[in-house]
Amino acid sequence: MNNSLIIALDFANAAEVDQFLQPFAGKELFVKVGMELFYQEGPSIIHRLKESGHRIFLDLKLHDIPNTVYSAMKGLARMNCDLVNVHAAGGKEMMAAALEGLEAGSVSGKKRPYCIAVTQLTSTSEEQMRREQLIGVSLEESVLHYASLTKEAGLDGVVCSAWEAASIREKVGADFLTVCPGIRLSSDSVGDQKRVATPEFARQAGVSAIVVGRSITRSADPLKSYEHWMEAWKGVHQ
Ligand SMILES: O=c1ccn([C@@H]2O[C@H](COP(=O)(O)O)[C@@H](O)[C@H]2O)c(=O)[nH]1
Repeated sequence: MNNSLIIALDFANAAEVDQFLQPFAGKELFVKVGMELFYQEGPSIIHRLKESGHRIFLDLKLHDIPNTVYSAMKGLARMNCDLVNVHAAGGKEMMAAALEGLEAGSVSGKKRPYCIAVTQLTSTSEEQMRREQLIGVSLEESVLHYASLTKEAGLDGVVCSAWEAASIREKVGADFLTVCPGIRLSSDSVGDQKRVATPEFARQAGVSAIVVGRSITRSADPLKSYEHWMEAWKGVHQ
C-alpha cells in the first residue's frame, strides 16, 4: 500500500476503461474505481480488473446508518478489493460497523481489504467548510479530528489532502494510512480541486499513496504521462 500511485479510472463505462488500459498491457497497476464507473458496470468491472492483475481501490465513500453500511460492506468484501472507504462524517459507530461488515464478508483465508475514511474532500476549502458545514475550527483541525475518530473506530487510515498528512501521522501514528487525491503537476490545471499539492510535496509530507486522475487519464499519451508521474512520485523512494 505504501508509496503507491493509484490511477483514478473515472470513466463512463468498461469500453472506455479498456481503451485507456490498452497501452498499459502487461503492467500491474493500482487503480481506483469510483461511483461513475461502478454505478454503470457493477461488480463485473472489478472482476475484470482483478483478472488483469491490477490492485483495486473501490472508492464508493459509504455514508449511511451503521446497519446499512455494515450490510453494504459485507457485500463489497466479497469482491476482494484491496482498499475500500467510507465518510468519517458518518461517525465512529458507522465506521466500526463498516469494518465489522468487511470482516464478516471477507473471502475466507484472505486478509480483509484496507478500510479508510474520507475526512474533508480535497474539493473543499476552509472558507466553504466554515460557511456550508458550519464548522468553526480550521480545516486542518477538522481533518485531524476526523482522523482521530477514524483511528478510534479501528480503521486503517484516511483520505486527506497532502497538506494534512504530516500532522495526521504525528497525531495518529506513522502506520496510519494517508491516501491523498488532489495531486497536480505544477503545469496541470487544478479544476474542481481546492487543496492541491505536487507529487514532490506529497512525498516529502510522508503521504502513503497518491491518487491521480485527469492528469493521466485525460493526457494525450497516458502511458508516457504515467511514467512521468511515477518518476516524480517514486524517484526518491528507490
Ligand atoms: O477527497 C477526495 C476524495 C476522493 N477524490 C477522488 O480522487 C480522484 C481525483 O481525480 P483528479 O482527476 O486527479 O482530480 C477522483 O476520482 C475523486 O473522486 C478526490 O478527488 N478527493
